[in-house]
Amino acid sequence: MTYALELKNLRKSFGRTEIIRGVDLAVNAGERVAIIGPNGAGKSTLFNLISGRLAPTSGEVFLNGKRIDGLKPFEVNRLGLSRSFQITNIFPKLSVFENLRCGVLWKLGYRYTFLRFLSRLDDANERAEQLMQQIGLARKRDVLAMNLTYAEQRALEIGITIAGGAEVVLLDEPTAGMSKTETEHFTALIKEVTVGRTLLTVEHDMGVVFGLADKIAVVVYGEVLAYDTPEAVRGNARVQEAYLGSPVADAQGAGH
Ligand SMILES: Nc1ncnc2c1ncn2[C@@H]1O[C@H](COP(=O)(O)OP(=O)(O)OP(=O)(O)O)[C@@H](O)[C@H]1O
Repeated sequence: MTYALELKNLRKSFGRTEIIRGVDLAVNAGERVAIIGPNGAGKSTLFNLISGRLAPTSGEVFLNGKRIDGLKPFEVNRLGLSRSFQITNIFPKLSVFENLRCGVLWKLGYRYTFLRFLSRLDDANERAEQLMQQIGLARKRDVLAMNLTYAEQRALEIGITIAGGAEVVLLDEPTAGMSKTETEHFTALIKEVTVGRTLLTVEHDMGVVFGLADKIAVVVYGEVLAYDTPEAVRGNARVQEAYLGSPVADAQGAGH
């Protein structure tokens, strides 16, 4: 069976310290997986290893059965994995529509010769319009990205992340810094725009985790302590001991 994403005995050391210590993870196409764990557990490092920002010390990463560890981020992206870099993907002085169109065109740009590229511009406009509706920013079509609210910028960021048609999407703390209402709205939006895609998200807000994820991977000290459905993870004694029942997790809302 081919997984959308598969990590095999992945390891990463910084100097003499091993931060990722033999991670195995297999994600089916169309699944939404939340990666949770205490601060410093290695969640961001794991994302960096998957997206090509870091090369593993050893082990393998497969995207749709194709080995991708050691590839550059743009190469991994071309193979169908897109990662949101929070608001840094946004061009502040371009409008919402133009930002989305850039996301679509970027993908077309490498796929086609210049003449074909020009002939596909109409398609790109249409796709950008669709995305704009999907992320709920149609009313802000011509507003410059820098003039959007923070939550709107995050929605735009997600739109840009999926604009190229990536099948596997990585979102790093998508609801960080949002109010409760914004978070609820945004969780629904992520659910909607990732239908038919595979999602990996690092998330501290347990309301979002349990509302969004089909499976949860609990990472503690660079290892996957549990990888299961939300119900099973919630009932896992080792997880409760190591994370969910901890004062840190309580402070982050794990009990909700
Ligand atoms: N480039 C690096 N060089 C050295 N150490 C690093 C580097 N990147 C991360 N680390 C260390 O690796 C450990 C894991 O960091 P990482 O950011 O992956 O954790 P995290 O689970 O994402 O934490 P948080 O929830 O706080 O974002 C930390 O101890 C961190 O200091």
